[in-house]
Amino acid sequence: MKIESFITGLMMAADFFTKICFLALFLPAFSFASLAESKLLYSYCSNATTLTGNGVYAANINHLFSYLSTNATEHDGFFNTTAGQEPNMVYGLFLCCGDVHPENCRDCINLAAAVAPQLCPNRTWAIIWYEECMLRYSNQSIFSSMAEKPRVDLWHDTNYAPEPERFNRLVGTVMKEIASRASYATLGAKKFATKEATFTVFQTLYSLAQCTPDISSEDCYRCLQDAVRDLLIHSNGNTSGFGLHPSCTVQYQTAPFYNLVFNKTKTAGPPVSPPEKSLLLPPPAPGKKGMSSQMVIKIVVPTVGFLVLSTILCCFPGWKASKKLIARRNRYDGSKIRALKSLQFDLSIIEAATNNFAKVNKIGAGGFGSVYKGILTDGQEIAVKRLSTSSGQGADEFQTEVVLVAKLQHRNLVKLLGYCLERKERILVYEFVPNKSLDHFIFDPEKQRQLDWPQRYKIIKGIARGLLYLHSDSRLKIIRRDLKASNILLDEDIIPKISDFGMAKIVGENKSLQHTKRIAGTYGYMSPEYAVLGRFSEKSDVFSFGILILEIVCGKRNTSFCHSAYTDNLPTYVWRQWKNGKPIGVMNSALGDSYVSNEVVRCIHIGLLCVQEDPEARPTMARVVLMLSSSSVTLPLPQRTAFYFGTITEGKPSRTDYKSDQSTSMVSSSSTTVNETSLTELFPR
Ligand SMILES: Nc1ncnc2c1ncn2[C@@H]1O[C@H](COP(=O)(O)OP(=O)(O)OP(=O)(O)O)[C@@H](O)[C@H]1O
Repeated sequence: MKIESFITGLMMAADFFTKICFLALFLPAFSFASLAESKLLYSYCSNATTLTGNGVYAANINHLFSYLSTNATEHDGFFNTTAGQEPNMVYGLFLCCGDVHPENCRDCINLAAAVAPQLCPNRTWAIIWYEECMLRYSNQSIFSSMAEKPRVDLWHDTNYAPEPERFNRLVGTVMKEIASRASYATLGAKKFATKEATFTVFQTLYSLAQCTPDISSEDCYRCLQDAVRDLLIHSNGNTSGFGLHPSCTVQYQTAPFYNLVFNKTKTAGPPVSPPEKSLLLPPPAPGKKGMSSQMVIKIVVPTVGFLVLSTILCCFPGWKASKKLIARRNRYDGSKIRALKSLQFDLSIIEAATNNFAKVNKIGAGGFGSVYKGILTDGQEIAVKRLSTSSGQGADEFQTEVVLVAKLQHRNLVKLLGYCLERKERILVYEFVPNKSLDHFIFDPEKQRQLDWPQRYKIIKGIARGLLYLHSDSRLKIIRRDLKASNILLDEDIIPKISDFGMAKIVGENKSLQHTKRIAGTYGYMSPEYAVLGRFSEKSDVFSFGILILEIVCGKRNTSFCHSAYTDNLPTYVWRQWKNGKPIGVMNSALGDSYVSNEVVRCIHIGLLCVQEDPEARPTMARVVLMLSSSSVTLPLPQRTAFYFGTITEGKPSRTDYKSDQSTSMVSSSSTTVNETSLTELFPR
């Protein structure tokens, strides 16, 4: 019996991997992102690339993204529009999941728009599916008609229901019902429906169906039915699946994943198909007669289970409500316990990996403790951060945050692999990044030469994307607060990885604020409103990012300006050169001839926009990523930079000295000289 189930397990696993291999081999334009960890589900791009070569179509895609983003909080989660003129017109739309809050909808669209050029560079059409939204564009009209292709079926993990056939029948029955409810929703309402159904006393099925509202009810129903059929044909009773079509999506899981309460509160408007819970058990498989032992189990187990459950519900009337509340707060709570286990490292394993925290293994020390290099028994290299013991945070809170931070996965973030909470130890385990931190290179007169302009430009773009991801991931919106060159690690391909994100959260916010060494060490990157008033926001990170860009371009530390013969700080110095029409003059001479002047000037321009004194005037990271990825995006003029150093450093110029620096001249980012040409701001801010 055991061998039988082992073989069945193996077959299921083999089948799962066969599916993945099939997708990878036969659908070349697919790119796959880890479902369990990332919000990005799938991107599907055309094989055809943009033909014109004059950049008009690509620029129109950028315009389209901007229009979609601007409209993301309105229109009830769906909007379509065009950008540009034929033959370069781009048609585009977004659909947010029916339970997603408008602001999360906007974040999701911004994220999809920011990653689309990377996932589908220069493609004529693309669809990006995130868990919370779908973004689609094409060179042909895609409005008000059901698209049958491309279709993507995904399974969340390798968990299978104990009775796969009965489970699939339940999914089919529930899906049929919600397909009908979503399709025939009242005119003007979202084509969206959810339903909960009991599979066993321990397992509930949560299902969701949604169509773009611009297609007819009949087409919506057909789309959803096709999606469910495709999904179930290959699912083998997998307990979670996504059917992604351009005009509709279906999804089911045995853990809550949609926002239960949000729907209920919205029922005052047009019907949004509030979720229903039913004790829906599909009929037994035909062809068997008599009371088999399986039959007895089927009747006795649910009955006993039902009685136990009823007792629990009677004794704890608030239980069900609180369960729903948890689901509302965190769509991802269902897998938390599993995640905790998989992230836990035994202290003995860490001790073995680091040779008992041997001195020779120590690779650095920061504000929160020492960092050691370690090697696990399977050869994997890790960086072990041993936090100082007085972190002031409870174990539960610490673990919860580790789970959330570990879920963040992006090529420009150092991956948090796990944690250890044993005895008095509080340890974080990261992937090991071999090439040290950015400051080792850009501020060292010798090593500066090792990073030429193309590499530095790539680093700037990578950091921007990593920061955008941190700001935009609605699971755990992270304000980095301590972005600086020493926190950017470089991997073997010189890809930048932001380290330590979420550290301030994990260790407890108060500590990060009270730690004097920490604040002193990072003054050069702190926005004036944070340094002076203690106010932080995404825009304080944007400020730090601006300083970082200027440091990378100039090869000079901002802080070095305060302790040397320089009379300015770095932004002031760059600003002066900019105003004098010599932006290239600030560039690090170690770059030699490797630089592309347009790119350098554009980076300086973006850097100056990020360090503007008024946080409102600084661009968001979504916008910065757009500005960096497309030279056709016109940049606004930078306003006055923040000169707070002048106000707090004795003998240095005060802020008022620079009032005359509020420029009214126009600067073209695409030229290397300052000119008086007026530029149009194409993108709404
Ligand atoms: N994942 C990693 N892989 C390789 N080296 C790392 C890793 N994390 C940290 N380090 C090394 O350890 C050093 C100390 O890192 P840590 O993040 O603790 O301090 P910091 O960034 O210098 O200061 P702070 O804690 O104030 O941010 C880094 O400079 C880096 O060289």
